[in-house]
Amino acid sequence: MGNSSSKPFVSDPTTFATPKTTSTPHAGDLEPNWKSYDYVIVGGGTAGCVLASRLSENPDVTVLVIEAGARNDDVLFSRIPLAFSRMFRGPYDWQYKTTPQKSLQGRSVYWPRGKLLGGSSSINAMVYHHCAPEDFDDWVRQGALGWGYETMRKYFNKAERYIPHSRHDLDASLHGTSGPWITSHLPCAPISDKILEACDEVGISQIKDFNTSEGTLGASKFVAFVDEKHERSSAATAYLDKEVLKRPNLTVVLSVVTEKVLFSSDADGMPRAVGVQVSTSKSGPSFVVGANKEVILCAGSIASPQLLMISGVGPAGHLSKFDIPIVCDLPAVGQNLMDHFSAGSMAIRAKPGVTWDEYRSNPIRAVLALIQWLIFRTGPMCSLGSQIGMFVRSDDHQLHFNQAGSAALPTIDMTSGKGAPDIELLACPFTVINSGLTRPPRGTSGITAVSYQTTSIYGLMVLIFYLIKGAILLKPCSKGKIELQSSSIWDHPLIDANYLSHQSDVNMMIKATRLLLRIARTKSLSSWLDVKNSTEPTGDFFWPGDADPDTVGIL
Ligand SMILES: Cc1cc2nc3c(=O)[nH]c(=O)nc-3n(C[C@H](O)[C@H](O)[C@H](O)COP(=O)(O)OP(=O)(O)OC[C@H]3O[C@@H](n4cnc5c(N)ncnc54)[C@H](O)[C@@H]3O)c2cc1C
Repeated sequence: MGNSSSKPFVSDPTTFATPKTTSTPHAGDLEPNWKSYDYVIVGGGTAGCVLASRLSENPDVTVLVIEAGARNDDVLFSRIPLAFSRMFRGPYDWQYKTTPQKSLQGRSVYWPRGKLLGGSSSINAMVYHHCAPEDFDDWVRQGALGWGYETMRKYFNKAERYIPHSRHDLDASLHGTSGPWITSHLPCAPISDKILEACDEVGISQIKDFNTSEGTLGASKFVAFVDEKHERSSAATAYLDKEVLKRPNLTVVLSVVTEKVLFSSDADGMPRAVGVQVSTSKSGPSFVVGANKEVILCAGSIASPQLLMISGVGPAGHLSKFDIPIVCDLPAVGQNLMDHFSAGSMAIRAKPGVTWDEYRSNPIRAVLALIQWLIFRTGPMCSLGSQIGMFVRSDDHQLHFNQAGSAALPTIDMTSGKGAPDIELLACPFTVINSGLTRPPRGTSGITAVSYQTTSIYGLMVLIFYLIKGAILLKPCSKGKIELQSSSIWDHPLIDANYLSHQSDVNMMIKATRLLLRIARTKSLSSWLDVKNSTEPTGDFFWPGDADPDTVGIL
Protein backbone atom coordinates (compact mmCIF):
# COMPACT_ATOMS: atom_id res chain seq x y z
CA MET A 1 0.00 0.00 0.00
CA GLY A 2 1.06 3.55 0.66
CA ASN A 3 4.60 4.74 0.44
CA SER A 4 5.19 7.84 2.49
CA SER A 5 8.18 10.10 2.82
CA SER A 6 9.15 12.34 5.71
CA LYS A 7 11.01 14.73 3.38
CA PRO A 8 9.11 17.83 2.29
CA PHE A 9 10.01 17.35 -1.39
CA VAL A 10 11.18 14.42 -3.48
CA SER A 11 12.64 14.46 -7.00
CA ASP A 12 14.14 11.00 -7.43
CA PRO A 13 11.52 8.73 -9.04
CA THR A 14 13.06 5.61 -7.49
CA THR A 15 11.84 6.83 -4.09
CA PHE A 16 8.14 6.95 -4.99
CA ALA A 17 7.75 4.99 -8.25
CA THR A 18 8.75 1.68 -9.83
CA PRO A 19 10.98 1.46 -12.93
CA LYS A 20 8.92 0.80 -16.03
CA THR A 21 9.87 -2.43 -17.75
CA THR A 22 9.16 -3.45 -21.31
CA SER A 23 6.41 -5.66 -19.96
CA THR A 24 4.66 -2.75 -18.19
CA PRO A 25 1.36 -2.58 -20.04
CA HIS A 26 0.00 0.66 -21.48
CA ALA A 27 -3.34 -0.37 -20.14
CA GLY A 28 -3.42 -3.10 -17.54
CA ASP A 29 -4.34 -3.87 -14.00
CA LEU A 30 -2.61 -2.14 -11.15
CA GLU A 31 0.51 -4.29 -10.85
CA PRO A 32 1.06 -5.60 -7.30
CA ASN A 33 4.78 -4.71 -7.41
CA TRP A 34 4.19 -1.02 -8.21
CA LYS A 35 4.70 1.56 -5.51
CA SER A 36 1.33 3.14 -4.98
CA TYR A 37 -0.63 5.84 -3.19
CA ASP A 38 -4.32 6.21 -2.59
CA TYR A 39 -4.53 9.48 -4.53
CA VAL A 40 -2.11 10.46 -7.26
CA ILE A 41 -2.46 14.14 -8.15
CA VAL A 42 -0.90 15.18 -11.45
CA GLY A 43 0.20 18.84 -11.27
CA GLY A 44 1.02 20.80 -8.13
CA GLY A 45 -0.65 23.99 -9.35
CA THR A 46 -3.64 25.88 -8.02
CA ALA A 47 -6.03 22.93 -8.02
CA GLY A 48 -3.38 20.35 -7.18
CA CYS A 49 -2.14 22.16 -4.04
CA VAL A 50 -5.66 22.61 -2.68
CA LEU A 51 -6.57 18.96 -3.27
CA ALA A 52 -3.30 17.65 -1.85
CA SER A 53 -3.78 19.66 1.30
CA ARG A 54 -7.44 18.82 1.83
CA LEU A 55 -7.16 15.11 0.99
CA SER A 56 -4.14 14.58 3.22
CA GLU A 57 -6.03 16.00 6.22
CA ASN A 58 -7.26 12.43 6.52
CA PRO A 59 -4.29 10.53 8.01
CA ASP A 60 -5.72 7.24 6.75
CA VAL A 61 -5.08 7.99 3.09
CA THR A 62 -1.82 8.50 1.23
CA VAL A 63 -1.46 11.33 -1.27
CA LEU A 64 1.18 11.85 -3.95
CA VAL A 65 1.47 15.13 -5.91
CA ILE A 66 3.63 15.10 -9.02
CA GLU A 67 4.74 18.55 -10.18
CA ALA A 68 6.88 19.11 -13.27
CA GLY A 69 8.38 22.37 -11.99
CA ALA A 70 10.54 23.45 -9.06
CA ARG A 71 9.72 24.66 -5.55
CA ASN A 72 8.14 28.11 -5.31
CA ASP A 73 9.60 29.53 -2.11
CA ASP A 74 13.10 29.94 -3.62
CA VAL A 75 11.85 32.10 -6.48
CA LEU A 76 12.26 35.75 -5.46
CA PHE A 77 10.28 37.19 -8.39
CA SER A 78 7.35 34.96 -7.50
CA ARG A 79 7.24 36.52 -4.03
CA ILE A 80 7.42 40.19 -5.10
CA PRO A 81 4.03 41.44 -6.34
CA LEU A 82 5.22 43.88 -9.00
CA ALA A 83 7.88 41.49 -10.33
CA PHE A 84 5.60 38.72 -11.58
CA SER A 85 6.20 39.33 -15.28
CA ARG A 86 9.94 38.80 -14.70
CA MET A 87 9.14 35.08 -14.60
CA PHE A 88 7.71 35.07 -18.11
CA ARG A 89 9.67 33.11 -20.71
CA GLY A 90 11.98 31.73 -18.01
CA PRO A 91 12.38 28.33 -16.33
CA TYR A 92 9.17 28.74 -14.30
CA ASP A 93 7.01 29.23 -17.37
CA TRP A 94 5.81 26.57 -19.81
CA GLN A 95 6.09 29.25 -22.54
CA TYR A 96 3.24 28.00 -24.69
CA LYS A 97 2.41 29.64 -28.00
CA THR A 98 -0.72 29.44 -30.08
CA THR A 99 -0.59 28.28 -33.66
CA PRO A 100 -0.43 31.19 -36.17
CA GLN A 101 -3.78 32.98 -35.87
CA LYS A 102 -5.57 33.84 -39.09
CA SER A 103 -7.27 36.89 -37.64
CA LEU A 104 -3.96 38.25 -36.35
CA GLN A 105 -2.19 38.24 -39.69
CA GLY A 106 -0.66 34.86 -38.94
CA ARG A 107 0.94 35.80 -35.65
CA SER A 108 1.26 33.32 -32.78
CA VAL A 109 0.34 34.48 -29.32
CA TYR A 110 2.47 33.77 -26.27
CA TRP A 111 0.63 32.03 -23.41
CA PRO A 112 2.54 31.98 -20.11
CA ARG A 113 1.69 29.21 -17.62
CA GLY A 114 3.32 28.50 -14.28
CA LYS A 115 5.81 25.62 -14.08
CA LEU A 116 6.58 25.46 -10.36
CA LEU A 117 4.80 24.51 -7.17
CA GLY A 118 1.61 26.58 -7.02
CA GLY A 119 1.43 26.49 -10.83
CA SER A 120 0.03 29.63 -12.42
CA SER A 121 -0.93 30.98 -8.99
CA SER A 122 2.83 31.39 -8.41
CA ILE A 123 3.37 33.52 -11.54
CA ASN A 124 0.03 35.26 -12.02
CA ALA A 125 -1.00 38.88 -11.53
CA MET A 126 -2.30 38.17 -7.96
CA VAL A 127 -5.69 39.76 -8.54
CA TYR A 128 -8.46 38.33 -6.36
CA HIS A 129 -11.94 38.75 -7.74
CA HIS A 130 -15.01 36.59 -8.02
CA CYS A 131 -16.96 36.10 -11.20
CA ALA A 132 -20.40 37.66 -11.39
CA PRO A 133 -22.94 35.72 -9.26
CA GLU A 134 -24.95 35.01 -12.43
CA ASP A 135 -22.00 33.10 -13.88
CA PHE A 136 -22.14 30.56 -11.05
CA ASP A 137 -25.93 30.39 -11.11
CA ASP A 138 -25.71 29.67 -14.82
CA TRP A 139 -23.65 26.57 -14.03
CA VAL A 140 -26.54 25.35 -11.88
CA ARG A 141 -28.97 25.99 -14.73
CA GLN A 142 -26.73 23.83 -16.88
CA GLY A 143 -26.85 20.98 -14.37
CA ALA A 144 -23.97 21.62 -11.95
CA LEU A 145 -26.11 21.41 -8.83
CA GLY A 146 -24.44 22.84 -5.74
CA TRP A 147 -22.21 25.25 -7.67
CA GLY A 148 -24.45 28.34 -7.39
CA TYR A 149 -23.06 31.63 -6.10
CA GLU A 150 -24.52 31.50 -2.59
CA THR A 151 -23.02 28.03 -2.04
CA MET A 152 -19.71 28.98 -3.61
CA ARG A 153 -19.47 32.15 -1.54
CA LYS A 154 -19.24 30.04 1.64
CA TYR A 155 -16.27 28.22 0.18
CA PHE A 156 -14.66 31.42 -1.10
CA ASN A 157 -14.89 32.79 2.43
CA LYS A 158 -13.63 29.56 3.92
CA ALA A 159 -10.57 29.74 1.69
CA GLU A 160 -9.85 33.44 2.36
CA ARG A 161 -8.26 35.46 5.16
CA TYR A 162 -8.80 39.11 4.27
CA ILE A 163 -6.51 41.61 6.00
CA PRO A 164 -8.32 44.97 6.20
CA HIS A 165 -6.40 47.93 4.83
CA SER A 166 -6.67 51.40 6.33
CA ARG A 167 -7.12 53.12 2.97
CA HIS A 168 -9.88 50.83 1.67
CA ASP A 169 -13.22 50.85 3.41
CA LEU A 170 -14.81 47.75 1.94
CA ASP A 171 -17.08 45.67 4.16
CA ALA A 172 -14.63 43.15 5.61
CA SER A 173 -17.49 41.09 7.08
CA LEU A 174 -18.27 39.91 3.54
CA HIS A 175 -14.82 38.35 3.28
CA GLY A 176 -13.26 35.30 4.88
CA THR A 177 -11.35 35.79 8.10
CA SER A 178 -9.53 32.55 8.80
CA GLY A 179 -8.82 30.74 5.55
CA PRO A 180 -5.35 29.85 4.31
CA TRP A 181 -5.39 32.11 1.23
CA ILE A 182 -4.49 35.63 2.32
CA THR A 183 -5.89 38.71 0.60
CA SER A 184 -5.56 42.44 1.12
CA HIS A 185 -5.18 45.74 -0.69
CA LEU A 186 -1.84 47.07 -1.85
CA PRO A 187 -0.69 50.65 -2.40
CA CYS A 188 -1.62 52.18 -5.74
CA ALA A 189 0.07 54.86 -7.84
CA PRO A 190 -1.63 58.30 -7.68
CA ILE A 191 -2.73 58.03 -11.31
CA SER A 192 -4.88 55.02 -10.38
CA ASP A 193 -7.24 57.33 -8.45
CA LYS A 194 -7.46 59.55 -11.53
CA ILE A 195 -8.42 56.53 -13.63
CA LEU A 196 -11.26 55.78 -11.22
CA GLU A 197 -12.48 59.38 -11.49
CA ALA A 198 -12.30 59.06 -15.26
CA CYS A 199 -14.46 55.93 -15.08
CA ASP A 200 -17.15 57.91 -13.27
CA GLU A 201 -17.02 60.50 -16.02
CA VAL A 202 -17.67 57.97 -18.79
CA GLY A 203 -20.50 56.22 -16.90
CA ILE A 204 -18.70 53.32 -15.21
CA SER A 205 -19.64 53.64 -11.56
CA GLN A 206 -17.12 53.05 -8.83
CA ILE A 207 -17.84 50.12 -6.55
CA LYS A 208 -16.06 49.28 -3.33
CA ASP A 209 -15.61 45.59 -3.84
CA PHE A 210 -15.91 43.20 -6.79
CA ASN A 211 -16.26 40.23 -4.42
CA THR A 212 -19.80 40.50 -3.11
CA SER A 213 -23.26 39.33 -4.15
CA GLU A 214 -23.73 42.83 -5.63
CA GLY A 215 -21.71 41.62 -8.59
CA THR A 216 -18.75 42.89 -10.55
CA LEU A 217 -20.13 45.60 -12.85
CA GLY A 218 -18.26 48.87 -12.24
CA ALA A 219 -14.73 50.04 -11.51
CA SER A 220 -12.64 49.48 -8.41
CA LYS A 221 -9.18 48.89 -7.04
CA PHE A 222 -8.40 45.20 -7.03
CA VAL A 223 -7.98 43.09 -3.92
CA ALA A 224 -4.70 41.16 -4.08
CA PHE A 225 -3.58 37.67 -3.08
CA VAL A 226 -0.94 38.99 -0.70
CA ASP A 227 0.12 38.31 2.87
CA GLU A 228 0.91 40.68 5.73
CA LYS A 229 4.56 40.83 4.63
CA HIS A 230 3.48 42.04 1.18
CA GLU A 231 4.49 38.75 -0.41
CA ARG A 232 2.46 36.69 -2.87
CA SER A 233 -0.06 34.34 -1.33
CA SER A 234 -0.30 31.46 -3.81
CA ALA A 235 -2.00 28.08 -3.73
CA ALA A 236 1.37 26.67 -2.64
CA THR A 237 2.02 29.13 0.20
CA ALA A 238 -1.62 28.85 1.31
CA TYR A 239 -2.24 25.12 1.09
CA LEU A 240 1.19 23.48 1.23
CA ASP A 241 2.76 25.37 4.11
CA LYS A 242 5.45 23.87 6.36
CA GLU A 243 2.96 22.17 8.68
CA VAL A 244 1.08 20.51 5.81
CA LEU A 245 4.32 19.39 4.18
CA LYS A 246 5.28 17.57 7.39
CA ARG A 247 2.32 15.20 7.09
CA PRO A 248 3.68 11.65 6.76
CA ASN A 249 0.86 10.67 4.40
CA LEU A 250 1.68 13.43 1.86
CA THR A 251 4.50 13.19 -0.69
CA VAL A 252 5.20 16.18 -2.92
CA VAL A 253 7.33 15.39 -5.96
CA LEU A 254 9.08 18.18 -7.88
CA SER A 255 10.81 18.33 -11.29
CA VAL A 256 9.16 15.12 -12.45
CA VAL A 257 6.88 15.06 -15.49
CA THR A 258 3.84 12.82 -15.78
CA GLU A 259 4.02 11.28 -19.24
CA LYS A 260 0.69 9.51 -19.34
CA VAL A 261 -2.16 8.13 -17.28
CA LEU A 262 -2.39 4.32 -17.19
CA PHE A 263 -5.78 2.64 -17.47
CA SER A 264 -7.25 -0.75 -16.80
CA SER A 265 -10.76 -1.96 -17.54
CA ASP A 266 -13.35 -2.59 -14.86
CA ALA A 267 -15.45 -5.76 -15.05
CA ASP A 268 -18.09 -3.78 -16.99
CA GLY A 269 -15.47 -2.70 -19.53
CA MET A 270 -15.26 0.89 -18.28
CA PRO A 271 -11.72 2.24 -18.28
CA ARG A 272 -10.31 3.02 -14.83
CA ALA A 273 -7.18 5.10 -14.18
CA VAL A 274 -4.82 2.91 -12.13
CA GLY A 275 -1.63 4.96 -12.14
CA VAL A 276 0.69 7.21 -14.09
CA GLN A 277 3.95 6.99 -15.96
CA VAL A 278 6.59 9.59 -15.06
CA SER A 279 10.10 10.64 -16.01
CA THR A 280 12.61 13.40 -15.27
CA SER A 281 13.61 13.92 -18.91
CA LYS A 282 12.57 13.14 -22.46
CA SER A 283 15.34 10.61 -22.98
CA GLY A 284 15.53 9.34 -19.40
CA PRO A 285 14.01 6.15 -18.03
CA SER A 286 10.30 6.07 -17.23
CA PHE A 287 8.71 4.93 -13.97
CA VAL A 288 5.22 3.94 -12.95
CA VAL A 289 3.29 4.65 -9.79
CA GLY A 290 -0.09 3.23 -8.88
CA ALA A 291 -3.26 4.88 -7.58
CA ASN A 292 -5.31 2.70 -5.22
CA LYS A 293 -8.25 5.08 -5.34
CA GLU A 294 -7.92 7.86 -7.93
CA VAL A 295 -5.65 9.63 -10.37
CA ILE A 296 -6.61 13.33 -10.23
CA LEU A 297 -5.58 15.36 -13.25
CA CYS A 298 -4.71 18.95 -12.25
CA ALA A 299 -2.20 19.80 -14.97
CA GLY A 300 -4.05 22.93 -16.10
CA SER A 301 -6.22 23.78 -19.07
CA ILE A 302 -3.51 22.96 -21.65
CA ALA A 303 -1.62 19.99 -20.22
CA SER A 304 -4.68 18.16 -18.84
CA PRO A 305 -6.35 17.63 -22.24
CA GLN A 306 -2.92 16.89 -23.74
CA LEU A 307 -2.28 14.19 -21.12
CA LEU A 308 -5.73 12.70 -21.61
CA MET A 309 -5.21 12.44 -25.36
CA ILE A 310 -1.70 10.98 -25.03
CA SER A 311 -3.21 8.43 -22.62
CA GLY A 312 -5.86 7.36 -25.14
CA VAL A 313 -8.82 9.46 -24.00
CA GLY A 314 -9.97 11.85 -26.71
CA PRO A 315 -11.24 12.05 -30.29
CA ALA A 316 -10.43 8.60 -31.75
CA GLY A 317 -9.76 9.92 -35.26
CA HIS A 318 -7.19 12.41 -33.99
CA LEU A 319 -5.48 9.91 -31.65
CA SER A 320 -5.18 7.30 -34.37
CA LYS A 321 -2.99 9.70 -36.38
CA PHE A 322 -0.37 9.18 -33.67
CA ASP A 323 -0.99 5.43 -33.21
CA ILE A 324 -2.25 6.03 -29.69
CA PRO A 325 -4.29 3.04 -28.48
CA ILE A 326 -7.85 4.24 -27.78
CA VAL A 327 -8.97 3.89 -24.17
CA CYS A 328 -12.10 5.96 -24.64
CA ASP A 329 -13.34 7.85 -27.70
CA LEU A 330 -14.29 11.23 -26.23
CA PRO A 331 -14.60 13.75 -29.08
CA ALA A 332 -14.92 16.76 -26.73
CA VAL A 333 -11.43 16.44 -25.23
CA GLY A 334 -9.41 19.46 -26.35
CA GLN A 335 -12.40 21.12 -28.01
CA ASN A 336 -14.37 24.29 -27.12
CA LEU A 337 -11.26 26.17 -26.08
CA MET A 338 -12.19 29.69 -25.02
CA ASP A 339 -9.62 32.29 -24.06
CA HIS A 340 -10.32 35.69 -22.59
CA PHE A 341 -9.15 37.41 -25.74
CA SER A 342 -7.33 40.64 -25.14
CA ALA A 343 -6.05 43.07 -27.71
CA GLY A 344 -2.74 43.37 -25.90
CA SER A 345 -1.14 46.24 -24.07
CA MET A 346 -2.44 49.63 -25.16
CA ALA A 347 -0.05 52.26 -23.91
CA ILE A 348 -0.91 55.94 -23.58
CA ARG A 349 1.83 58.42 -22.96
CA ALA A 350 1.68 60.12 -19.57
CA LYS A 351 3.32 63.23 -18.16
CA PRO A 352 6.66 62.62 -16.48
CA GLY A 353 6.56 61.73 -12.80
CA VAL A 354 2.92 60.65 -12.49
CA THR A 355 3.46 56.96 -13.18
CA TRP A 356 5.79 54.28 -11.85
CA ASP A 357 7.81 53.81 -15.03
CA GLU A 358 10.95 55.09 -13.38
CA TYR A 359 11.01 52.00 -11.17
CA ARG A 360 11.06 49.83 -14.26
CA SER A 361 13.06 51.84 -16.78
CA ASN A 362 15.71 53.28 -14.50
CA PRO A 363 17.93 50.46 -13.16
CA ILE A 364 19.06 52.50 -10.16
CA ARG A 365 15.49 53.29 -9.08
CA ALA A 366 14.56 49.66 -9.72
CA VAL A 367 17.36 48.37 -7.51
CA LEU A 368 16.49 50.86 -4.76
CA ALA A 369 12.83 49.82 -4.91
CA LEU A 370 13.89 46.18 -4.72
CA ILE A 371 16.09 46.88 -1.69
CA GLN A 372 13.20 48.77 -0.07
CA TRP A 373 10.95 45.74 -0.57
CA LEU A 374 13.61 43.31 0.69
CA ILE A 375 14.29 45.29 3.87
CA PHE A 376 11.02 47.02 4.72
CA ARG A 377 8.44 45.25 2.50
CA THR A 378 7.18 48.67 1.38
CA GLY A 379 7.33 50.81 -1.75
CA PRO A 380 6.22 50.30 -5.36
CA MET A 381 7.39 46.67 -5.51
CA CYS A 382 4.57 45.68 -3.18
CA SER A 383 1.84 46.87 -5.50
CA LEU A 384 -0.16 45.06 -8.13
CA GLY A 385 0.65 45.53 -11.79
CA SER A 386 -3.06 45.74 -12.66
CA GLN A 387 -4.34 48.18 -10.06
CA ILE A 388 -7.74 49.14 -11.43
CA GLY A 389 -10.35 46.83 -12.89
CA MET A 390 -13.35 47.93 -14.94
CA PHE A 391 -16.12 45.46 -15.79
CA VAL A 392 -18.75 46.61 -18.26
CA ARG A 393 -21.40 45.29 -20.58
CA SER A 394 -21.06 45.90 -24.28
CA ASP A 395 -24.80 46.66 -24.48
CA ASP A 396 -24.70 49.31 -21.74
CA HIS A 397 -26.50 52.32 -23.21
CA GLN A 398 -24.78 54.70 -20.84
CA LEU A 399 -21.48 54.03 -22.54
CA HIS A 400 -20.59 56.24 -25.47
CA PHE A 401 -20.07 53.48 -28.00
CA ASN A 402 -23.77 52.66 -27.88
CA GLN A 403 -24.88 56.28 -28.28
CA ALA A 404 -25.70 58.38 -31.31
CA GLY A 405 -22.52 59.58 -33.00
CA SER A 406 -20.65 56.32 -32.51
CA ALA A 407 -20.81 53.84 -35.40
CA ALA A 408 -23.01 50.84 -34.54
CA LEU A 409 -21.16 47.66 -33.63
CA PRO A 410 -23.56 44.74 -33.18
CA THR A 411 -22.51 42.16 -30.59
CA ILE A 412 -24.06 38.94 -29.34
CA ASP A 413 -24.99 38.74 -25.67
CA MET A 414 -23.11 35.67 -24.39
CA THR A 415 -23.37 36.63 -20.73
CA SER A 416 -25.13 34.63 -18.04
CA GLY A 417 -27.41 37.53 -17.08
CA LYS A 418 -27.84 41.29 -17.06
CA GLY A 419 -25.55 41.65 -14.03
CA ALA A 420 -22.63 39.91 -15.71
CA PRO A 421 -20.00 41.82 -17.71
CA ASP A 422 -18.59 40.84 -21.10
CA ILE A 423 -15.68 43.30 -21.23
CA GLU A 424 -12.91 43.70 -18.68
CA LEU A 425 -10.51 46.61 -18.75
CA LEU A 426 -7.37 46.67 -16.63
CA ALA A 427 -5.15 49.65 -15.96
CA CYS A 428 -1.51 49.63 -14.91
CA PRO A 429 0.41 52.78 -13.93
CA PHE A 430 3.41 52.11 -16.14
CA THR A 431 4.34 51.16 -19.68
CA VAL A 432 4.22 47.50 -20.63
CA ILE A 433 6.17 46.41 -23.67
CA ASN A 434 6.45 42.81 -24.80
CA SER A 435 4.58 41.34 -21.79
CA GLY A 436 6.77 43.44 -19.51
CA LEU A 437 9.98 41.82 -20.74
CA THR A 438 11.29 44.85 -22.62
CA ARG A 439 12.29 47.89 -20.62
CA PRO A 440 10.58 51.09 -21.75
CA PRO A 441 12.96 53.85 -22.89
CA ARG A 442 14.24 55.95 -20.02
CA GLY A 443 12.45 59.20 -19.43
CA THR A 444 9.15 58.06 -20.89
CA SER A 445 6.10 57.35 -18.83
CA GLY A 446 2.68 55.99 -19.57
CA ILE A 447 -0.26 53.97 -18.50
CA THR A 448 -1.14 50.64 -20.05
CA ALA A 449 -4.36 48.82 -20.63
CA VAL A 450 -4.26 45.08 -20.98
CA SER A 451 -5.42 44.23 -24.44
CA TYR A 452 -3.41 41.42 -25.92
CA GLN A 453 -3.70 41.48 -29.68
CA THR A 454 -3.75 45.17 -30.41
CA THR A 455 -1.85 44.77 -33.62
CA SER A 456 -4.99 44.21 -35.60
CA ILE A 457 -6.80 47.09 -33.95
CA TYR A 458 -6.23 50.41 -35.70
CA GLY A 459 -3.52 48.75 -37.77
CA LEU A 460 -0.78 49.55 -35.27
CA MET A 461 1.95 47.05 -34.58
CA VAL A 462 2.78 47.83 -30.96
CA LEU A 463 0.65 49.89 -28.66
CA ILE A 464 2.11 50.73 -25.34
CA PHE A 465 1.29 53.65 -23.09
CA TYR A 466 3.08 54.75 -20.06
CA LEU A 467 -0.28 54.24 -18.53
CA ILE A 468 -0.99 50.67 -19.25
CA LYS A 469 -4.56 49.79 -19.93
CA GLY A 470 -6.18 46.91 -21.71
CA ALA A 471 -9.39 45.27 -22.72
CA ILE A 472 -10.35 41.64 -22.35
CA LEU A 473 -13.31 39.79 -23.83
CA LEU A 474 -14.89 37.79 -21.04
CA LYS A 475 -17.35 35.79 -23.10
CA PRO A 476 -15.93 35.32 -26.59
CA CYS A 477 -18.02 33.64 -29.29
CA SER A 478 -14.89 32.30 -31.00
CA LYS A 479 -13.91 28.80 -29.95
CA GLY A 480 -10.64 27.03 -30.58
CA LYS A 481 -9.07 23.68 -29.77
CA ILE A 482 -6.05 21.90 -28.36
CA GLU A 483 -4.62 19.04 -30.40
CA LEU A 484 -1.52 16.89 -30.23
CA GLN A 485 1.50 17.45 -32.40
CA SER A 486 3.01 14.17 -31.25
CA SER A 487 2.26 11.36 -28.82
CA SER A 488 4.90 12.69 -26.40
CA ILE A 489 4.17 14.94 -23.42
CA TRP A 490 7.59 16.48 -24.00
CA ASP A 491 6.31 18.26 -27.13
CA HIS A 492 3.90 21.13 -26.59
CA PRO A 493 0.42 20.56 -27.97
CA LEU A 494 -1.00 22.66 -30.80
CA ILE A 495 -3.08 25.46 -29.29
CA ASP A 496 -5.43 27.06 -31.79
CA ALA A 497 -7.28 29.85 -29.97
CA ASN A 498 -9.16 30.75 -33.17
CA TYR A 499 -9.24 34.36 -31.99
CA LEU A 500 -11.71 36.82 -33.45
CA SER A 501 -13.21 34.26 -35.80
CA HIS A 502 -16.63 35.69 -34.94
CA GLN A 503 -17.59 39.24 -35.93
CA SER A 504 -19.20 39.79 -32.54
CA ASP A 505 -15.80 39.35 -30.85
CA VAL A 506 -14.22 41.82 -33.28
CA ASN A 507 -16.93 44.38 -32.58
CA MET A 508 -16.67 43.81 -28.85
CA MET A 509 -12.93 44.47 -28.93
CA ILE A 510 -13.45 47.65 -30.95
CA LYS A 511 -15.99 48.81 -28.37
CA ALA A 512 -13.53 48.09 -25.57
CA THR A 513 -10.78 49.98 -27.35
CA ARG A 514 -13.08 52.95 -27.96
CA LEU A 515 -13.97 52.97 -24.29
CA LEU A 516 -10.32 53.05 -23.27
CA LEU A 517 -9.68 55.98 -25.58
CA ARG A 518 -12.73 57.75 -24.17
CA ILE A 519 -11.45 57.24 -20.63
CA ALA A 520 -8.07 58.68 -21.66
CA ARG A 521 -9.83 61.82 -22.95
CA THR A 522 -11.77 62.58 -19.79
CA LYS A 523 -11.16 65.78 -17.87
CA SER A 524 -9.96 63.85 -14.85
CA LEU A 525 -7.31 61.87 -16.66
CA SER A 526 -6.31 63.82 -19.76
CA SER A 527 -4.41 66.47 -17.79
CA TRP A 528 -2.14 63.69 -16.46
CA LEU A 529 -1.51 62.32 -19.92
CA ASP A 530 0.68 63.55 -22.73
CA VAL A 531 -1.05 62.32 -25.86
CA LYS A 532 0.38 63.32 -29.21
CA ASN A 533 -1.21 63.10 -32.62
CA SER A 534 -0.24 60.50 -35.20
CA THR A 535 2.14 62.90 -36.91
CA GLU A 536 4.67 61.56 -34.42
CA PRO A 537 7.43 59.41 -35.97
CA THR A 538 6.18 55.91 -36.78
CA GLY A 539 7.29 53.12 -34.50
CA ASP A 540 6.05 54.94 -31.41
CA PHE A 541 4.39 52.35 -29.19
CA PHE A 542 1.98 54.88 -27.67
CA TRP A 543 -1.49 55.36 -29.02
CA PRO A 544 -1.81 58.53 -31.05
CA GLY A 545 -3.85 61.33 -29.48
CA ASP A 546 -5.99 61.72 -32.58
CA ALA A 547 -7.30 58.12 -32.42
CA ASP A 548 -11.02 58.91 -32.33
CA PRO A 549 -12.99 57.04 -29.60
CA ASP A 550 -16.11 57.17 -31.81
CA THR A 551 -14.67 55.76 -35.00
CA VAL A 552 -11.54 53.76 -34.25
CA GLY A 553 -11.75 50.32 -35.83
CA ILE A 554 -9.78 47.69 -37.67
CA LEU A 555 -8.02 48.57 -40.90
C1 LIG B 1 0.13 35.30 -16.53
C2 LIG B 1 -1.13 34.91 -15.79
C3 LIG B 1 -1.79 35.86 -15.01
C4 LIG B 1 -2.96 35.50 -14.33
N1 LIG B 1 -3.52 36.40 -13.47
C5 LIG B 1 -4.51 36.01 -12.64
C6 LIG B 1 -4.96 36.85 -11.61
O1 LIG B 1 -4.46 37.95 -11.41
N2 LIG B 1 -5.99 36.39 -10.81
C7 LIG B 1 -6.53 35.14 -10.99
O2 LIG B 1 -7.44 34.77 -10.23
N3 LIG B 1 -6.11 34.32 -11.98
C8 LIG B 1 -5.10 34.71 -12.77
N4 LIG B 1 -4.61 33.84 -13.71
C9 LIG B 1 -5.28 32.55 -13.89
C10 LIG B 1 -4.97 31.54 -12.77
O3 LIG B 1 -3.64 31.65 -12.35
C11 LIG B 1 -5.28 30.14 -13.31
O4 LIG B 1 -6.63 30.11 -13.71
C12 LIG B 1 -5.08 29.04 -12.28
O5 LIG B 1 -3.81 29.13 -11.70
C13 LIG B 1 -5.26 27.69 -12.98
O6 LIG B 1 -5.10 26.65 -12.03
P1 LIG B 1 -4.86 25.14 -12.49
O7 LIG B 1 -4.67 24.36 -11.25
O8 LIG B 1 -5.93 24.74 -13.44
O9 LIG B 1 -3.52 25.19 -13.35
P2 LIG B 1 -2.07 25.64 -12.92
O10 LIG B 1 -2.11 26.49 -11.69
O11 LIG B 1 -1.40 26.22 -14.12
O12 LIG B 1 -1.37 24.29 -12.50
C14 LIG B 1 -1.02 23.26 -13.38
C15 LIG B 1 0.23 22.60 -12.80
O13 LIG B 1 0.44 21.36 -13.46
C16 LIG B 1 1.82 21.24 -13.71
N5 LIG B 1 1.96 20.32 -14.85
C17 LIG B 1 1.57 20.51 -16.12
N6 LIG B 1 1.84 19.42 -16.86
C18 LIG B 1 2.40 18.51 -16.04
C19 LIG B 1 2.89 17.20 -16.21
N7 LIG B 1 2.83 16.58 -17.40
N8 LIG B 1 3.43 16.56 -15.14
C20 LIG B 1 3.47 17.16 -13.93
N9 LIG B 1 3.03 18.42 -13.71
C21 LIG B 1 2.49 19.07 -14.75
C22 LIG B 1 2.28 22.64 -14.01
O14 LIG B 1 3.68 22.81 -13.89
C23 LIG B 1 1.48 23.44 -12.99
O15 LIG B 1 2.17 23.57 -11.78
C24 LIG B 1 -3.48 34.18 -14.45
C25 LIG B 1 -2.82 33.23 -15.24
C26 LIG B 1 -1.65 33.58 -15.89
C27 LIG B 1 -0.94 32.53 -16.71
